[in-house]
Amino acid sequence: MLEVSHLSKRFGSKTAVKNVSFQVNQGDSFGLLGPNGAGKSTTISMITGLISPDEGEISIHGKTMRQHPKYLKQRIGLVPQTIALYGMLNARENLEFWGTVYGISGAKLKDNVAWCLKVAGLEENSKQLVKNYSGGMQRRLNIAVGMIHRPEILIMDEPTVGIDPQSRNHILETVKDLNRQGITVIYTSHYMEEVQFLCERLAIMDHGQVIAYGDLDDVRQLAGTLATITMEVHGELKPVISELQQDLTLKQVQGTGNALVLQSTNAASAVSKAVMVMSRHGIQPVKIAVEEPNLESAFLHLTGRQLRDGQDGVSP
Ligand SMILES: Nc1ncnc2c1ncn2[C@@H]1O[C@H](COP(=O)(O)OP(=O)(O)OP(=O)(O)O)[C@@H](O)[C@H]1O
Repeated sequence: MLEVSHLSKRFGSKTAVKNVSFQVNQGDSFGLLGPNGAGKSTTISMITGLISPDEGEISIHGKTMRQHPKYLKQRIGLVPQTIALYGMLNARENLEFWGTVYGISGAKLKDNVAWCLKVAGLEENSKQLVKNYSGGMQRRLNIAVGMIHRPEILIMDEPTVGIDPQSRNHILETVKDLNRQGITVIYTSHYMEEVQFLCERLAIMDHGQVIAYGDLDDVRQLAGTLATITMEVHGELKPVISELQQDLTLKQVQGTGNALVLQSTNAASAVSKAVMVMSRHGIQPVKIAVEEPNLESAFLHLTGRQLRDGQDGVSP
């Protein structure tokens, strides 16, 4: 449906985006994940037609941005990183204003405004001035404004930056719900938890390039398929370790202090085997932690760096 082919963009001597290609299918929830400065916003700006690529092409249903910019812009809704609302207007007036910018009027505008207020959960506050809204309510209205023309594809550029965890969860649920209703979503974030929660397919960007692309499970397993299981125990671990080391399905068996650490492709089976062996030796685990392969470990494996560069981050 949306095809991004070999996009490149330079700002002076800085190459912000280099040879980026990916495809988003109808109904997808597609993640664009990468650290700050990876080139996500520049890519989004080219897809939405705000800036032109130096090289490459964007098309929807086979029609290109160069030849059919209006066709593409009507089918794309953008939720920008920054809040683009008029504080001195209420929610309804903001939506009406942006609707007229898209050339919508009359009954269609009325219907679209009503739908947007419902999606944003702001029907009861629609007459309150936006400057008196909480940060979370403003974010929700910001999303609604991006959908006033009922686009096929909704592109969201880090819509949860700087908001409290409760509002963040509300936004993530709203996005998931919109996708369930059939809207194609492109969601950019540097929070891997958000992309893991929302998206079935994704591209990971770093230094302007796509370094991994495909189904969530495939990308997640780029770092390997081994889950790490840590079992804290009270008791003598040595005989347990020697017995488990005979089991070829366990890739690593070691003791660190009072914890047994295992690596396996099948975490559930590894835990049950270890519990059985422990019980034969008269000990029981007091705490079990399983860490499955995730996007963070995939990014670390591909770049040797942490996705978040040590920044803040509130998990959803
Ligand atoms: N208008 C511009 N002029 C010069 N450099 C720019 C411009 N826009 C972006 N850049 C640079 O291009 C690179 C990619 O920036 P971009 O904003 O696309 O990254 P991002 O992944 O969206 O990061 P963030 O999450 O911080 O927005 C960065 O090094 C940035 O400084």
